[in-house]
Formats: sequence, structure tokens, C-alpha cells
Amino acid sequence: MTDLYIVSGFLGAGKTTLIQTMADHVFQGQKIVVIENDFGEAGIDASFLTSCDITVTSLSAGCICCSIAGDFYKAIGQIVKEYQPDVILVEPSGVGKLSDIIKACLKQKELVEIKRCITVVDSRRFDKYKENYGEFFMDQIRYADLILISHMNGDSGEMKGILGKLRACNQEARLETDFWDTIPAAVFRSGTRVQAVEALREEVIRTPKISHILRGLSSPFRLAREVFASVTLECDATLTTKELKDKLELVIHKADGMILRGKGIVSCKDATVLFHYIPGILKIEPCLAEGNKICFIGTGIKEQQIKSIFEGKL
Ligand SMILES: Nc1nc2c(ncn2[C@@H]2O[C@H](COP(=O)(O)OP(=O)(O)OP(=O)(O)O)[C@@H](O)[C@H]2O)c(=O)[nH]1
Repeated sequence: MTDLYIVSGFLGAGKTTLIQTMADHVFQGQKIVVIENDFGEAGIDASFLTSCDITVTSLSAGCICCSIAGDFYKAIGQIVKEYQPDVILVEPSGVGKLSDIIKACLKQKELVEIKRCITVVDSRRFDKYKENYGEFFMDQIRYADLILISHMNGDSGEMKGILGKLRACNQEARLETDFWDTIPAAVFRSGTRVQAVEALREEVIRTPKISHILRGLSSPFRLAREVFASVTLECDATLTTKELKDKLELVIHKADGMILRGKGIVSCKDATVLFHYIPGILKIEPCLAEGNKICFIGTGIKEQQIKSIFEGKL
């Protein structure tokens, strides 16, 4: 039986960062495989983690909950057979519902045992995401048994506020406010499961087929692909880092709709860089992986318009 950990959280919360930390501090010396599910097509997180010497299986261009549940279910089987890992870490897309991922994993109960359902919550965007994307964001909080907080500004009032809000959504999960690399490994490795997950277990036992487990067309809940869209661009290598930054800023400020996330690995003329955009923050840093892909995720965004802005045609 392989231990399986789910690391969920909304767009840009810090899932990939946490997986890197867990690989170094919790599972050092163990054979780990990460299943990466990017909502966009670019496979940027997979490239990044691979450059950190982590084995990654990538499920891109769709969300486990919407369109590729079957691929995910099969990927678990293939990984166990091919790699015989000690640990599988699953990083669902930022707009994935944790309850759906748990159900798909429970369907593979002969092969994997879910040890922890972890959710990373971006403290500064809690109210906005709850209000606008609550059906996805709150599901990630409700079904977690360990919740970690990211993007804190160090203010104790802010900390108390976010802890109260999280407790109101999930009475049972362990809440951790410490820096991730200082949290004892035992906290990550196992813990008490929350009641909500036990209810999912019952549901999965009653439902014979994976395709029937996830929400059908008659469900009142929207699928992620009905709410969010992604745009992927290929970027030529003739840009400098400064030119790339200018182009990204143009897209962020001029594009219609709401860009909730941008990321990419681009081999520029002067350096290869990884960039991250979450509302209000654009971060560009050197990167070991090579690449030329950029991905934006948001609501109401238009592919052709974003491409034209990036190419300087608008
Ligand atoms: N200031 C701050 N930045 C953080 C924190 N956690 C993550 N970040 C940064 O936020 C950006 C997004 O982090 P990721 O780990 O890629 O987030 P993710 O949840 O995997 O994002 P998706 O790709 O949208 O799924 C990166 O630039 C991180 O360095 C945090 O606690 N504080």
C-alpha cells in the first residue's frame, strides 16, 4: 500500500512551494512521485519540480474534477506499478474541488491510502475568494484535515482573524500557522481524519463507477471549466527579462476579465526565468528549468486579446 497525500489550495496559494518543502523536510530519503494537475496546458509546475529532482507525472489541460478523472484514476495505478514509490503527492489544480480528488483516490483503495488532505489557504485573499469562487475555495477548506496558511504579513491580528474564519468553515482540521519547514514531520505524515471525508468514503463505497462518483450533468454545482479559463502562450527567446516583464504587466493591466493567476518559465536572452503572478504581485526569478511557455488563468479572459496584447498588437 502506498501512502498518498493531497496538497490542495486555490490558485497561487503555495501548493508547489509546500510540495518542495515536504520533499525536503518530511519525506527525505523516501521515493516520492508527484501527480501534478495543471488547469492550464503549459505544465509549468511539473517542469519546475522536475528541475528540483522530483519525479513528476503531469496531467495537464483539464481538471481532475471536470474532465480527466479517469486519467487521474489510471495514473495512480500506473505510478504504483512503474515506480513502486513510498509516497505519492497529488497537487490538484487550484480550481479543483478537494472532495472530488478524495473520492477519486478512495476508488483506488487497494493501491493507495490517503494519509493527509492538506489545504494551503492564502490569508490575504480569503474573503475575496470565498465570496467569488466559494464553491471551489470552500470545498478545499471543508474537506482538509490539515490547513496551512500562506502569504501572511506577520501581523498577529491578521493571524487571529484568519484562524477564526477557517475554524468557522472546518471545526476539525488541524490549523498550522508556523513556517512550513519548522512544522514537525509527524504533523504532515498523519493525523485524525475529518468527518466530512468519512462521509465521502461511504459515498464511494455505494457508487460502483469512477465516472459516476464525480458530479453528473444534473448537479447544481458548476464545473471549474464552466467558470475559469486558461490561455497558454509560447514565447520567443529573443526577449530580455525586462521586455518580458513589460509585456506581462501590459497583459495584467489591459486584458479583459479577471486574471487570477499567471505563471511561466521563459528562456530569455539574458537569463531563464520563472514568473508568478497572483492578483497584486508579479514575481520574476531565475530558474534552472528551460522553457518558453506562459499560462494565464482567470474568469472572462479572452485568448486572442491576451495574445495580441502580449505581441504588442493592442
Ligand atoms: N509571500 C509569500 N509568497 C508565497 C507564499 N507561499 C507561496 N508563495 C509564492 O506564491 C507564488 C505561488 O506559489 P506556488 O507554490 O506556485 O502556488 P500554487 O498553489 O502551486 O499555484 P498554482 O500553480 O496556481 O496551483 C510563488 O511565487 C511562491 O513563491 C507565502 O507564504 N508567502
